[in-house]
Amino acid sequence: MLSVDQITVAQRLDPVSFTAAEGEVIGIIGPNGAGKSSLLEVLVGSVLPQSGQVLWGGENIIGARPMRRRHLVSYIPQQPSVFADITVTELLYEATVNLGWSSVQQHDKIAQVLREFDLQPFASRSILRLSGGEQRRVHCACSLLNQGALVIADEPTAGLDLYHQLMLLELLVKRARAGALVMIALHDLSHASMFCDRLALLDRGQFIQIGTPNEVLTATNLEKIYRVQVDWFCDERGVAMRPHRIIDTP
Ligand SMILES: Nc1ncnc2c1ncn2[C@@H]1O[C@H](COP(=O)(O)OP(=O)(O)OP(=O)(O)O)[C@@H](O)[C@H]1O
Repeated sequence: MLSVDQITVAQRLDPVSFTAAEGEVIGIIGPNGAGKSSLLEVLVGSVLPQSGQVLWGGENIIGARPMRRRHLVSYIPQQPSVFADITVTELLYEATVNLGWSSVQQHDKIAQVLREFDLQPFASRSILRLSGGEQRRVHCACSLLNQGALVIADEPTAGLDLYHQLMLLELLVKRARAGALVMIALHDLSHASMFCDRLALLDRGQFIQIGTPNEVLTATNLEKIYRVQVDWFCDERGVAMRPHRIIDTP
């Protein structure tokens, strides 16, 4: 169980509190500057809150040692790190350092993520000779390799084509169903409604609401917070939305 209790970050996040359980996929949504990354950065320990605590299974993880975090949290940041001129496989090996795995485990897990992220054709290629979306997939593969029980993904689908967006989101849901707690910041509200069990809506550093997609993606919230009106289309193939910008009249 994750318990976020009265977390504040100066000028970025007003007191935020919620709980979430293993097995859930929580979408963090809200407009630009709402505080989504700030919240996720507190959870992964890269931003220290002014007040509040974050308990994971009763342990306050704000002060957790880097190695403890490395085992506990899988983190896909919004800005991918800059890569050196090494191959995809070498980079994946680097991501397993200090995880305490045997060489057989390393080999098996790397083979698994190469398959999961459609990266086999690039395994021996320098990361610098991949497209932006291919690099993003490598980055996601590295981030998820440690199989953390808490998975934090900040706009992980940015830059991916539609096939690989769905592939990644399905993989994150699979991680949740296998027992992880998955928290994903998303701008695509159709994806948020399709893949997330609950959505946490933020606006200007304030926590507006947490609930099921139906409870949160109301016409009122979309108009007030996102300044859009949305037509929803739902059938057996999935969910799609057609948004219209609300034009302010002078
Ligand atoms: N390093 C920082 N120092 C101070 N303020 C910051 C910093 N990073 C972001 N902010 C501010 O904090 C607020 C929340 O930013 P944050 O990046 O959390 O928003 P977000 O919801 O992730 O936005 P986006 O959808 O644009 O990625 C914004 O007003 C932003 O300008």
